[in-house]
Amino acid sequence: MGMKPLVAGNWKMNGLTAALAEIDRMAAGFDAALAGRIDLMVCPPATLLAALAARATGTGIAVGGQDCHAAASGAHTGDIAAEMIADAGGTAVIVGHSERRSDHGETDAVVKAKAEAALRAGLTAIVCIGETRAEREAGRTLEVVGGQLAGSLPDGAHAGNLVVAYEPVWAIGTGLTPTPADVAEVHGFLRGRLVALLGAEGSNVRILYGGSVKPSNAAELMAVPDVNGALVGGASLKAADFLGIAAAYR
Ligand SMILES: O=C(CO)COP(=O)(O)O
Repeated sequence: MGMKPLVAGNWKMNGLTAALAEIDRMAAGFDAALAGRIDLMVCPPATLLAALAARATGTGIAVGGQDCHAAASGAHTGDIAAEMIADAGGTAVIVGHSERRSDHGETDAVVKAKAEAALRAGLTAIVCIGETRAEREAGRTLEVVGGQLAGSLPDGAHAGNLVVAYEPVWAIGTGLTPTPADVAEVHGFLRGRLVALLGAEGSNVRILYGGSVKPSNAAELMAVPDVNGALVGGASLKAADFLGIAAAYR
């Protein structure tokens, strides 16, 4: 299929100014051979976005936001617009992360509106979906992620402006991961749904796996069919760990 995998780091609410130096260490390990095989991205907190984007210029490392408002501007205290992320040097934004869905009550309709804002601003939308432990134990995983996908996908999506991230909620920050067979089942299902929803474009949309990805399990997870990269939380904060994950593609 010739699709270039994406390894993206989500720093969540971590990182003060001193963390900017990690981008230099990441850049030092992101050599031409690796850059030829994968895209690498860091999504810092909004306070660091512009500084990190400036520091990443010329390294080949892309920078993204972690959330955006659906509107382009206006009276929305504390929020940031997709246009502001683009203005700060970002090229992508995560929307619908499970922590946004649970901490802020974001519904599929809200996530879809945010993803459409991302496209409006010229950003790539990284749309996150994933089941809870209770939903998995009830055998409802495919039903849940299928519903989230259909409800969250932005109008106007294509392989160049959409990335889907499958992040089982119970695997985030827990050290637990689904088996490769379980990941294959979900990613294969999502691929089929993407083709059904987007036509041929759906076969080229990257589907990332996220949830307790680390250097020791990255190769196994990234080898699963229809896994086109990773969305990494804790292990993206330190260059050595993040590059250790990227090394799954060497
Ligand atoms: O939520 C995640 C990335 O968005 C995954 O977080 P961890 O890698 O810390 O489990």
